[in-house]
Amino acid sequence: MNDRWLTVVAGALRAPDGRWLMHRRPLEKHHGGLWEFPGGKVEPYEIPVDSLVRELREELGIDICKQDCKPIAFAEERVSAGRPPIVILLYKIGAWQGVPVALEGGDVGWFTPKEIDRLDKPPLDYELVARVFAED
Ligand SMILES: Nc1nc2c([nH]c(=O)n2[C@@H]2O[C@H](COP(=O)(O)OP(=O)(O)OP(=O)(O)O)[C@@H](O)[C@H]2O)c(=O)[nH]1
Repeated sequence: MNDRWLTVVAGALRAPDGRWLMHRRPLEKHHGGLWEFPGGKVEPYEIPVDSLVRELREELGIDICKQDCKPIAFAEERVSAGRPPIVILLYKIGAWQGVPVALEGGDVGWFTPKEIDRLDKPPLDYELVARVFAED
């Protein structure tokens, strides 16, 4: 970790019916109101998968095991005016315990890949979605 770029981890949760979980960011935050994969910033003392476990517990109230987190895609900003560029690491989450709810504001919803295509998302999520759902 350094202050030149921001490492963000996010999880792709797929329900048995084929819908995926998306999180709508609180309006007052950066990218407010946009739909993204749930997650957050990697802290300097963490390895990424540990951040993912922590973030999904804090943000959604669910428990996941590191063994159930499979790296599936990453995307990166090349330039970002006034803020460090984001590098986002996306994991597919094979199993979780609990029912995801938006504990830190915003909203959550389960969507088909077609519905997710139509959601307003941060720029990097258009890339991630294209990669993840190409194999779905
Ligand atoms: N969690 C998540 N963040 C994303 C995605 N795509 C994307 O551009 N981002 C951006 O990455 C940054 C992550 O910051 P965050 O605010 O969610 O992280 P955090 O919960 O640790 O932050 P906080 O401590 O400020 O609440 C935001 O600018 C967010 O918009 C995504 O799919 N998931």
